[in-house]
Amino acid sequence: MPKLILVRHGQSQWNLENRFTGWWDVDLTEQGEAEARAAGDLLRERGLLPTAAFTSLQTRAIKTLQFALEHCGRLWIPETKDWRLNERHYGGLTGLDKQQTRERHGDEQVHIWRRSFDVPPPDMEPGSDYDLASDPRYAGIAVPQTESLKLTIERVLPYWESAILPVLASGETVIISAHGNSLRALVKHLSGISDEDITGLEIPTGQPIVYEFDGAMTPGERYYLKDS
Ligand SMILES: O=C(O)[C@@H](CO)OP(=O)(O)O
Repeated sequence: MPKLILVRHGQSQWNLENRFTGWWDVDLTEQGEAEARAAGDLLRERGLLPTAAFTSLQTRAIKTLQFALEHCGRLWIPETKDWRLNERHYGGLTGLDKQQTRERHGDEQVHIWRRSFDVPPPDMEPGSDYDLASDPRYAGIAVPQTESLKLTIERVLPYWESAILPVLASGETVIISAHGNSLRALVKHLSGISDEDITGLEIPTGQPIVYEFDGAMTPGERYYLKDS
């Protein structure tokens, strides 16, 4: 039966610094690299070996995928990168310190921006330090000015349906290396989580999550590979 592995990238420099990141392209920390290698070791130990890979256009997810594949002996498998697996765009909060933003706007407002289903953070000002509109990797793509989880779902799910699901349905073992909120979008869909309950779902870095699909491509319960 087809199996899907989801991995959130290992700790990034801005996870460590507690800054809103979104589409900004920060690298993994040494701890993040170690988490990615450990994810690959776990895949190898459990004999869950990916045959096709998908990731975002962001360094932290791409490098996590590479470290994990290297550690399970699968660097050679086909790998597709797409912006639709990027982290949700953090708009005008990008680059700000999360704690300072709480002190300025209050815990409740920051929680709404971070975890509500459909309230996006304020827009990013065009031409601001973190504006990626002229980044060559996004040529031809309308880079958002901000995204809620709902808006993130609106680009993750069509990509899931059109690009990833057919590969999975053909019998491949698929690994997706992505981000906290692009993976929350996918898990919400696959596990049928309500708009209310999704606010409570956190996805840890570097911990492979597995779904096994039946013949009708209905996913079973998700589980953490370390617990299996
Ligand atoms: O900063 C971000 O882009 C994300 C993921 O690290 O943070 P949050 O936990 O607020 O979704």
